[in-house]
Amino acid sequence: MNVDSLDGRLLFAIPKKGRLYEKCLSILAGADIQFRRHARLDVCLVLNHPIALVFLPASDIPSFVGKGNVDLGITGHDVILESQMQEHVIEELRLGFGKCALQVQVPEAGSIKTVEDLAGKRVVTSFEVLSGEYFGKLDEKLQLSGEKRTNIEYVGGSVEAACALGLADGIVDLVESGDTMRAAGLHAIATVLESEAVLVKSRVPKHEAHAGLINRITNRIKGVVAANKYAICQYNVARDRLPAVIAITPGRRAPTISPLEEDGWVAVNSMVEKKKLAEIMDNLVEAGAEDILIFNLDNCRV
Ligand SMILES: Nc1ncnc2c1ncn2[C@@H]1O[C@H](COP(=O)(O)OP(=O)(O)OP(=O)(O)O)[C@@H](O)[C@H]1O
Ligand SMILES: O=P(O)(O)OC[C@H]1O[C@H](OP(=O)(O)OP(=O)(O)O)[C@H](O)[C@@H]1O
Repeated sequence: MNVDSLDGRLLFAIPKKGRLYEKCLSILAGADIQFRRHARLDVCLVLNHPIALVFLPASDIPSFVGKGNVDLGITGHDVILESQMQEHVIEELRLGFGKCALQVQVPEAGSIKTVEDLAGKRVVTSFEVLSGEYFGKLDEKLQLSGEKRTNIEYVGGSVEAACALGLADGIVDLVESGDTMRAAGLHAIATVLESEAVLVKSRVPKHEAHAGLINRITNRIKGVVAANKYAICQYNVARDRLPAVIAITPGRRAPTISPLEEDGWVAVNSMVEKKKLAEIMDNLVEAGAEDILIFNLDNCRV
């Protein structure tokens, strides 16, 4: 591809692999950003917008966006803080995936039970900035100085193996299900940070002309994220039960209520959060709702 063909295009950075990659592809599809990625090429032109996608390691995206080399990006909140780019990027939208926590972990069977026990010992991590800040404060609180301070060592991957290999007394690593941590015989004793994937834009955009397109793409992605988060709940209920059921499904603005052919009955349509669905359905049944149906959204603008 000719580099000139990027001229005037909005550059949008997407993680090239790893945990966020697949979800990013489905966000792009939901926002109707069409592209064909040729094997091994990390830059590709979008077919139906003046945009080029740049596939980069998730951890490099904050500084590319922060320095204005690319206009928009998707990455983890954790790596924005780790690369100290929070002052240079605007976290425009939480994306509802890539949820995980950066946690301090130690061997389950060992003698270290708290972060205070671990302070002053050896900690291995891929998040040396965040871990350094965390243990720096703890060292200060415990008045550990000089040689006595916690020794933070960087490794690029397989952090969970460090304790078993005798390299560390504890680690700081991401946890989602906890499977990796448990398989390594570790358990968490503190949380440094909660994270999820975010859409970021530069605080100092390179081309003002892109502002409109950035807004349009942001709104489309907002719609896709909302469609993943909400479902439509529809049910029938006797009119005199309406106050009770509306309290359960108030909707985002208000529920839609339509008359049924049967006297004294109405149909209710309301947006509900997917993660609360089971509880909402239980409560609706108790309040007298019948024929409860749940519909997934393909897309929406709210
Ligand atoms: N287990 C997880 N569950 C959810 N999100 C995660 C998990 N691990 C990492 N993430 C998120 O995804 C981002 C990228 O992590 P990932 O491990 O996929 O990156 P990578 O190191 O670039 O990829 P790879 O591990 O394939 O080399 C992290 O910064 C974090 O925000
Ligand atoms: O709590 P869990 O659900 O087990 O997830 C946690 C694991 O996920 C991440 O690594 P990933 O599997 O993405 O691979 P990596 O070690 O190559 O980064 C993270 O570094 C942990 O090792």
